[in-house]
Amino acid sequence: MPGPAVEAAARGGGCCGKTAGKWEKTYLDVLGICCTAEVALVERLLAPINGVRAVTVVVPSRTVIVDHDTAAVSQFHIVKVLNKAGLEASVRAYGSSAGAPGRWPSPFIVACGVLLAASLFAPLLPPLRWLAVAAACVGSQPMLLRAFAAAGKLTLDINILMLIAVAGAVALGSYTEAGAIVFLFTVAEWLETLACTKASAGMLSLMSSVPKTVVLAETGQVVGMGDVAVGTVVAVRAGDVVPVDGVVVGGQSEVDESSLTGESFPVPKQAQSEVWAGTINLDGYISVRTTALAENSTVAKMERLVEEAQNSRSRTQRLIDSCAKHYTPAVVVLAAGVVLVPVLLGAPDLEHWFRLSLVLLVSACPCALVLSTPVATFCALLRAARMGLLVKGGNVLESLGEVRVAAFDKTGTITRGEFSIKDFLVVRDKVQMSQLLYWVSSIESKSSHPMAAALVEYAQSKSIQPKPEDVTETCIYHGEGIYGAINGKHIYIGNERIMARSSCRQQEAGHRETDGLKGVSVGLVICDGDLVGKFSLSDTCRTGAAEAILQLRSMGIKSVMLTGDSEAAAKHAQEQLGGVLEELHSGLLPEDKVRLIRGLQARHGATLMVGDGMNDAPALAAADVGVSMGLSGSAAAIETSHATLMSGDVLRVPKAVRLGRRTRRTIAVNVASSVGAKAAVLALAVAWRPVLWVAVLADVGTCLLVVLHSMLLLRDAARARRRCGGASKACCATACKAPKTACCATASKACGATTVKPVATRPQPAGAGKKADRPGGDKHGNGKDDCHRCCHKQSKLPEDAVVIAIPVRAVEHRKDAAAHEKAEGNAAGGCCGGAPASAACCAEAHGGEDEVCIVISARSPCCSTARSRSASPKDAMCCGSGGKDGGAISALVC
Ligand SMILES: Nc1ncnc2c1ncn2[C@@H]1O[C@H](COP(=O)(O)OP(=O)(O)OP(=O)(O)O)[C@@H](O)[C@H]1O
Ligand SMILES: [Zn+2]
Repeated sequence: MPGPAVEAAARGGGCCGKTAGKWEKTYLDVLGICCTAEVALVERLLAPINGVRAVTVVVPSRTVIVDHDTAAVSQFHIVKVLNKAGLEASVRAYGSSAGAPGRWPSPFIVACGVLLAASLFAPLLPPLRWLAVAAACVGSQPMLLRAFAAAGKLTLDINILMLIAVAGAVALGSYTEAGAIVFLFTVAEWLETLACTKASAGMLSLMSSVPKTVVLAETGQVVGMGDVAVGTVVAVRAGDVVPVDGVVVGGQSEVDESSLTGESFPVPKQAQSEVWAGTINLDGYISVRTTALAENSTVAKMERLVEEAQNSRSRTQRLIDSCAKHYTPAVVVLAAGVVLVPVLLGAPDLEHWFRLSLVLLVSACPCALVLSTPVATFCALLRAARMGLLVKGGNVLESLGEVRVAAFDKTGTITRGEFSIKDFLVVRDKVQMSQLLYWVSSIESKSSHPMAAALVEYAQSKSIQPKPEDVTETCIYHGEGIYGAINGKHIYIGNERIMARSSCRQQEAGHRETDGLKGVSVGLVICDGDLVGKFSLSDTCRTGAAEAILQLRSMGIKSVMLTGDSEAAAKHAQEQLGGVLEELHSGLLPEDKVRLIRGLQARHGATLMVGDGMNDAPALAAADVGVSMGLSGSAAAIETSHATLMSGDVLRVPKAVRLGRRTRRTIAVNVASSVGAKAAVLALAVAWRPVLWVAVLADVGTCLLVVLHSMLLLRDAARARRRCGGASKACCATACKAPKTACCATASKACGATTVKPVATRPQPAGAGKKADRPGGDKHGNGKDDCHRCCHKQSKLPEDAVVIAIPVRAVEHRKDAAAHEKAEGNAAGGCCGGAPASAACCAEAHGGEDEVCIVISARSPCCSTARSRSASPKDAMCCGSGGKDGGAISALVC
């Protein structure tokens, strides 16, 4: 995370209000944090400082977040306090990865290892055994500092326990063992830090760094993020990160929203499109009117959520923490007893008891056990976030793994929520069509319901401009429709329920009135108690929906539909899905949805609810796991849900459940192995002989194992991403074989190529439909379409195709190609349509040079010709879309 605190510090830099006191959050990388013992230490060190309001310690990422008054206490003071205790703290630099601990072990560890190795030759030269003591002394330097600090704060931590063990070993004359303990402990700690750093580096890359300054569109002036008010128009050049949430007011471009949605294909933006801070403007200049302050941007909210998620402890974690609290003191008391009792009784083999006591002491640190849950949760949250699922806490992940039944809302979840009007009729010529459209569109402009958008668009297509300013009164009836007063008329628009509300005179006859309409969802318009219009709409299912439900079924999870829409619409959707849903419930009010969720919970157990609308918010809250859909889903749904899917890809629902299950398994294995290791060491010590270094190895070894095992959750994600989740296989297969040349952002990123290359598509023509830019929009919700976006000719691309980008000037027929491009009115974009200047693919595009992308495939005969360099125009396809002909080959290369 680029640390909002750092951002805040940057903002603070320009203002002089510092003396007035300003609360800021500072992110610190504290490498000395090993387990809960250090958490207490850090809190005891920082909490008493004047000006510190809150201290949060995130163990897995070794991060300390300090909320402090910059006037009363500086970042540097905080760092100093922590470093005095040997905690190796540093302020997280903007955009840097969490506390780079250095790839190499510290000189202390190296010296310790060398000395210890030399001491192993003691049988040949007895004085060499002293080198082992030297090794222990050198290696324990960093531990000493921390142990002192902990002792000063009356905290018993692992460093103290280890030092006692070392001293005990020296006292017993087992010098090599003393050296070995120190060496094992420090090496394991270093490895653990390396692992954790890797995990938290992922956290940082998750939130792409939002710029600290913006360029004002009008004046070109550069101002700090903090000074940007809502409504300011800022300039975003090609290749820049969008600095604010806002609406495009000028220009057009394609934006990579992968930092928010996890889907790395560009989304076309034109006037009126929404853009979000942290996304990358791939090509073209756009001006954006801000709709939120920097601290309220979606990415900032995401950061806060992830931060909170790390802090919110899951049930398992709370249980373990409360056990651990009693475990350490109990074992320490036991260890003391094991020494004292034999001494008092005058037992013969005192050394044995002393050793046993030391083994017990070393085992007193419940490190691995305490780490077993948070590290796994951390990695799982990170993986979830990378796939565009924002989970609000570890317990949500655990609940996800327990889900037995999934309830889906229809509109906007199973279907795209993008209605098209099938019929729009005036009833018995009571009013003029233009009048009706004017009323309906003006009133619907006030609603965020998906049907409203379709109605407004329909009116516009009939050259009727909605005038929301003419609407004097509105009221939204969830599950029914909308009421509005316009030009003195009282108008109700909605389903049959609204008829009753409007005391419509044709109530009885109403049913017949709606017959004969083509669409599946029927709407009525009632003016002053008289049915004046009716319309029908239809919506299509998201492409991944059926597959998602089938996947859930294969996992033993039943899927049901809960919709506010009509029975006909519910059945229509079920038909489109091939009948995969097990239950359909239609015509529901928000409270009905809650009742049904409660019923499902009672009948089947843990229930998952996926929804998007305001009408789903109560049901989302009532479910064990409520997942809201999409960035542009209703704010209420996002607020009340337990997790938010940042894109419209429903296939991520089963993925999320799988992740939840894996997290639970990982935690179970972690707990079992950490408890098992301790038990084995103690059993070995009691039954056979107490060996100190084995106890230390078991302690630090299981810690390391727990961390590495948890990180498998991340690694699989990486592998899955390389495979592009299977969803866009064809497209990625294309690119993965040639990561260096792939002309496709999706592919080059997913394949781990170093440069993100633009997708070879052209920005959509203006007015191509507002919905297309929704992250969950129709074109982007599913694998097939991903590919479609990725390479326009995907469907014609053979699986093994290789995409090569060549500047046109290197191509013989450059002029033809350029002329072709120009003819299509895309002089700047070149073949690659909208490529950022920075990207290799269209490096030349902005220099006025065009570029073409060639697709070569071994399988298709023409492509093998292409390989032999005697390709005819047919053999190679340009990735650029052909504008008007929607994805046709726009430039051909010989
Ligand atoms: N703004 C509106 N304009 C016209 N009809 C509306 C409007 N809002 C709601 N309705 C009517 O009320 C019905 C129920 O709406 P509601 O928002 O509860 O569910 P939905 O969004 O259609 O479906 P789902 O519950 O699957 O999301 C809609 O099907 C529609 O007929
Ligand atoms: Zn520990």
